[in-house]
Formats: sequence, structure tokens, C-alpha cells
Amino acid sequence: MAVKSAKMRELLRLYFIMGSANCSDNPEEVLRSAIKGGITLFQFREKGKGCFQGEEKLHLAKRLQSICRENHIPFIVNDDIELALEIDADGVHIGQEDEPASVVRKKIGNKILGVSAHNLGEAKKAIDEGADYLGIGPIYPTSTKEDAKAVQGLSFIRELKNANINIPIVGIGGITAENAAPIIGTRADGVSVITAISQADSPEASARMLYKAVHIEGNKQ
Ligand SMILES: Nc1nc(C(F)(F)F)ncc1COP(=O)(O)OP(=O)(O)O
Ligand SMILES: [Mg+2]
Repeated sequence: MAVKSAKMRELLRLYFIMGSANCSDNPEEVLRSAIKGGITLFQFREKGKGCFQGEEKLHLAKRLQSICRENHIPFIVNDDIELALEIDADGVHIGQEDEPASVVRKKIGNKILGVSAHNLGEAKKAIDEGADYLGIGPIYPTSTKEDAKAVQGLSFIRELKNANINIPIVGIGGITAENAAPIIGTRADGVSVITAISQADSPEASARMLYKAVHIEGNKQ
């Protein structure tokens, strides 16, 4: 587990999350561009108005997964455990409204398991049930997730660190190159981003700026 945790921290550095609904351009081109810009992990999150279902969702997942495989970027699936197992994804991400982490861990074996947590109780439960990392947020206001919980800033990350919770942590919610550094300053392991990359004129340039922001701050730790 220890090796996995160190590797997990590296993977979380710049975690791009995207589905077709988040892209103004072709999702495959957006992903290729984001990979060129230095993303370290990818999550397929096919959700929201007009998102694909069934066969179309499966085919898009496979196309994006093959782009990640060509570039040695692990491919994580949001919510849809059955899809993740069907395409042998590298891991899944679940929230508090999804299946319990303990049930998902049994289904996915040794794949990466990410869990969203909004308070200490949820964090401890996720850790006890085998989570490999926690998604913490929304750090800043976000328009991407319609049912997002209250904006929490950096307070919950600080609370976790003060409670000596050492599981790998990634911040999420409204993150841009301009506001990413303070998240790393709280000793979170990385930032996850949807719109700032998926809607950028150049996803590559946006990812590169984000990577620099987290890298510079990370070197100060
Ligand atoms: N998808 C996510 N990915 C992360 C990650 F840690 F990966 F950055 N953190 C949080 C979420 C939010 O997960 P959830 O609360 O289930 O909502 P949704 O299914 O709408 O995304
Ligand atoms: Mg979810």
C-alpha cells in the first residue's frame, strides 16, 4: 500500500476530469491537448445535460481510454463501476450518493478507488473502507456540478491535515491556474480541474499553466 500511496500522490498532481458535456470541441482532441500540457491523471465523468448513455458512452470511454493508454496516463471512471470493470479501467471515483466504498472495493479488487468526502466522518469512513485518495471540495464556486455542496475553501483540507489524516488528497471545484497554488500550500497532493482545461482555447496551454502553478508551489513544501 505504501508504494501505491506515494505513486498516488504523484498521479494526483494535475487530475483532469471531463465528459462530452464539458467540451466545446471534440473530447478526444481536448484530451490529447490536455495530455500534451502535462496532466498526470484522467477521469471520465460523462454526466450532465446531453451526456452520452449506453453504447455511445461505452464507445467514447474506450476512445478516451486508448488515448490515455498511448500516453501512460491512468484512466479513472466516475460513478459507473460496471463500465469501469467492462473496459478494465485503472480505477473509479465515487461520491457519497454512489455505492458504499466497501462494496465498490470488493468489486474492483486492486484498482484505484477515489472517494469524495466533505467532513471528517466521511473521510475516516472512506479510509476504513479502502479508499486510495480523497476528493475534497468544492474549494471554490463551481458551475460544473449542479448539485455541488457548499463551497468550503481550504478549511476542510486544513482540518484533515490537523487531524493527521495522511491519505492522498486532491482538491476540486472552480480551480484555475490563478487560484491553484494555495491548495498545494495546504499540503494537498494535487488539484483536479474540469472547465479551466476542457473549455480553454488551448487545453494544452491551460494544463501547462496549471502544472507550473502546482509544481512551483509544491517545490516550496
Ligand atoms: N467526480 C469527482 N472527482 C473528484 C476527484 F477527486 F477525482 F477529483 N472529486 C470529487 C468528485 C465529485 O464526485 P461526486 O460527489 O460523486 O459527484 P459527481 O459524481 O457529480 O462527480
Ligand atoms: Mg459521483
